[in-house]
Amino acid sequence: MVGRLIYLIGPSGSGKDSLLEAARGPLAERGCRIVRRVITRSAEAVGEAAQGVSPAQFAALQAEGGFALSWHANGLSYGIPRQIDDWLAAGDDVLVNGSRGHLAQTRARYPTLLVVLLTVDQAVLRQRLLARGRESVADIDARLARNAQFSDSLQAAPGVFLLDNSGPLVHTVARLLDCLEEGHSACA
Ligand SMILES: Nc1ncnc2c1ncn2[C@@H]1O[C@H](COP(=O)(O)OP(=O)(O)O)[C@@H](O)[C@H]1O
Ligand SMILES: O=P(O)(O)OC[C@H]1O[C@H](OP(=O)(O)OP(=O)(O)O)[C@H](O)[C@@H]1O
Repeated sequence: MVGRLIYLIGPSGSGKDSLLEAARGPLAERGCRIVRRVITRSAEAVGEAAQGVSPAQFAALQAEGGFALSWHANGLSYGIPRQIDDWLAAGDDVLVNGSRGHLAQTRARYPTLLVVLLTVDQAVLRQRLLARGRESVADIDARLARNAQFSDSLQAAPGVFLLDNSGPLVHTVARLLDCLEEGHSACA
């Protein structure tokens, strides 16, 4: 692989989708692609520009080797189209909205990946999820509960760049771009 896989992870509501959208233009200028995920979430649901598919369609895509990466979380299935391997081979960087739970498997397949962990003050997180209004309160509580299994171990893990999004999004975008510009060693 010639390009770098940039694996953006963080709690639900930490701002991954917002950051991707805000950084889309500057990332494109730097030759970094953002992959469109395939998700078994209805196309009408508020959220990122993902391709919504039925569980049966997802299974068919998976069976034909359509995904470079895939995982199940929050009652949904997520797939990263195998097209990213062509982009990486052509020398493009590729940014993926990833899963903390799938990090080990992703690292095994892409050993040189750059992990960017988006963090946000816990007090602000629930408030942002409620304001987003995409999930029910029960689903939001389930997502917050899921964080407990990741936060401490991930924040202390080597090779993980911590990117705080508790402040204005514009600052987070600038810090992400700095990190990518400086290269992997500076970010780790
Ligand atoms: N830096 C920020 N300041 C204020 N609100 C933010 C910020 N980043 C994201 N948000 C808001 O928080 C909510 C969750 O963000 P989102 O990008 O959907 O998170 P994720 O994709 O990680 O679940 C959205 O309503 C978004 O507008
Ligand atoms: O293993 P985890 O780190 O908990 O991640 C599980 C999934 O949840 C997030 O997606 P989704 O877009 O459904 O949720 P979000 O927008 O609320 O983050 C994330 O991008 C993963 O696909």
